[in-house]
Amino acid sequence: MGNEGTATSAADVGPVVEVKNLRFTYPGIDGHPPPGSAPLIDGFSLSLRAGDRCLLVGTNGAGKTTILKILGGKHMVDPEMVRILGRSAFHDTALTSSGDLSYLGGEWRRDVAFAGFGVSIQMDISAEKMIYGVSGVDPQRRDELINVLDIDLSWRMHKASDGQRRRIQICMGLLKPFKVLLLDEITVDLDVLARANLLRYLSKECEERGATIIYATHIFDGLEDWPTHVVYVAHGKLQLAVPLEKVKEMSNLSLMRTVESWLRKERDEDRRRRQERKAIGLPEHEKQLEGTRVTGDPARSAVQVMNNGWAAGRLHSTVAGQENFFLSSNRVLRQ
Ligand SMILES: Nc1ncnc2c1ncn2[C@@H]1O[C@H](COP(=O)(O)OP(=O)(O)OP(=O)(O)O)[C@@H](O)[C@H]1O
Repeated sequence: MGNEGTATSAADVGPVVEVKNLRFTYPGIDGHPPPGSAPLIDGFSLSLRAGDRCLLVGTNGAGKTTILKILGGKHMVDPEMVRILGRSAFHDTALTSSGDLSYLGGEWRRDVAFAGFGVSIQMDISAEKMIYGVSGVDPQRRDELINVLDIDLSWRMHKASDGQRRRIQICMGLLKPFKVLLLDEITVDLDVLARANLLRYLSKECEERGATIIYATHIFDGLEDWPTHVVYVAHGKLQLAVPLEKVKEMSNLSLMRTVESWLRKERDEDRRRRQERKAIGLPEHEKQLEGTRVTGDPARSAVQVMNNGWAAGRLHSTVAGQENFFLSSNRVLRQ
């Protein structure tokens, strides 16, 4: 990640994931961001190299899923803002069709891409048929995944438990040897053993094949030494992007407790800000417009309507130690 050093055994061929000043607003019903809407993601920059395992943390609604979906090419942004393997995630559809870029999360919770169709995960079909239905797969890789996820090929999707179904989905999502994997909390239903085995397998993928993974989760069980980097996002803005060793230098607490302390600090700052707004007669919360945060004078910001995703100012996030940072008023973590 950046020049901070990475735990990769792969040849260093520059950034695999490069996000530069990402700015994004969800479109309204007319396909454009509502007039006066403030970007949901703003000034977000990130650079990851082959072998990096990045843990993406933040409160509910911070923007993690939105960021992962943008990186997965599911929302259009300016091609220069998001480069995956040097290509535009949204515009270069071969990135995902080849399996080089894989996104597991979101809608994927309800169905799974199967032979080119979205197949309901509840239909009467065997695990074997689902998994073997994916063509062009290395049989050895398939066997290893079936083993890692401890899948019984005779399971039938409509009768399987949530966790069993999830294992089949994860297996299918990992069959192609991805170069970049975006995981949006997919382990919720997994038992402790399945989750531990999966995390170990994913580490191996990064160490041996130089794959790059970004994983958004609220579950810290088994994650203490899993990531090589930690990225903290709040209100759509990057707060912190550092190697795990730096996080450990910053705090003696466990990873979960450290992240908890960041989120607590953020919440306290939010509360203080709301009280300040209330004290001067403003509504506690900024006005919402069709799911998009609205700030400032709508008439003035209307010029941004046709400019969805255009670059904002550069964000600098440098953190040397927990005692040295604070959440500034524009929520950028500074030294
Ligand atoms: N399709 C959409 N249209 C408009 N706003 C949306 C849409 N999807 C999400 N949002 C808003 O974007 C913000 C960020 O949502 P997002 O799902 O990215 O957060 P998150 O960090 O993944 O949260 P969680 O931890 O709860 O999964 C939220 O305020 C949400 O209401």
